Amino acid sequence: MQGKIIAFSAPSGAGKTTIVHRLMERIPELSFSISACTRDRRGRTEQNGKDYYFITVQEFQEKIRHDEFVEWEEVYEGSYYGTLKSEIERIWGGGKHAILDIDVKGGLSVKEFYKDRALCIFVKPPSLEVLEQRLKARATDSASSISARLYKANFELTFEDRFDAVIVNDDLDQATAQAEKLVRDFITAELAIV
Ligand SMILES: Nc1nc2c(ncn2[C@@H]2O[C@H](COP(=O)(O)OP(=O)(O)O)[C@@H](O)[C@H]2O)c(=O)[nH]1
Ligand SMILES: Nc1ncnc2c1ncn2[C@@H]1O[C@H](COP(=O)(O)OP(=O)(O)O)[C@@H](O)[C@H]1O
Repeated sequence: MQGKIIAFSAPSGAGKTTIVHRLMERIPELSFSISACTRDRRGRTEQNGKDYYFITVQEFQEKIRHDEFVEWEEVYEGSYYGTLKSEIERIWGGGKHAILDIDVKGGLSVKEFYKDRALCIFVKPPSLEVLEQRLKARATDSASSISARLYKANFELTFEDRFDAVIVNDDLDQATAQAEKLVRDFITAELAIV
């Protein structure tokens, strides 16, 4: 089996994490790519080595210097996130395809790095108003963090054309079904030999 990459990117709050979790339950060939990140762990809800590898900025910079990342971004001021090459190798070594939940720039970098071996999907909110409601309802971010995420969303929405596919996450069941079809078609397709 040749391992592949499926990356879901979206403005924060559009629903990519929710869709990725649902796909993981439905498609056993997928394994979640755990990113490295420097933000604080969210108390009771997150685990090191499951949601993220929580590391210091210094450790992160060390990994950049050693070329250990497929891609990395300072997603929010002072918070670095990155996909580790070792993580993708770990997943492929276990006979699975890697599924990624990363920001929009990260998704474009993954496409450039893995080319046809990657399927990069943009999850779009029905509108900015709905996005704001979802961020507020999720209740994981402060008012200033929500403003920063909405500001960034405006910019990120200009990149949707560069993705392999766009899914509008209005009705969650419909969006998940669309995503599931795209992923199943992609993982069963033969890769062209380059
Ligand atoms: N470029 C990049 N972005 C990442 C990576 N891991 C997570 N992200 C993104 O970083 C952003 C912030 O993630 P997080 O702090 O968990 O917040 P949330 O998505 O709003 O719950 C989200 O858009 C993630 O998709 C990564 O390895 N690379
Ligand atoms: N289609 C949907 N309709 C309504 N709420 C949704 C939908 N998809 C996701 N949500 C909710 O919106 C919030 C943001 O979703 P999340 O998956 O955390 O987004 P992201 O990972 O893109 O930041 C969560 O509270 C989630 O339960």
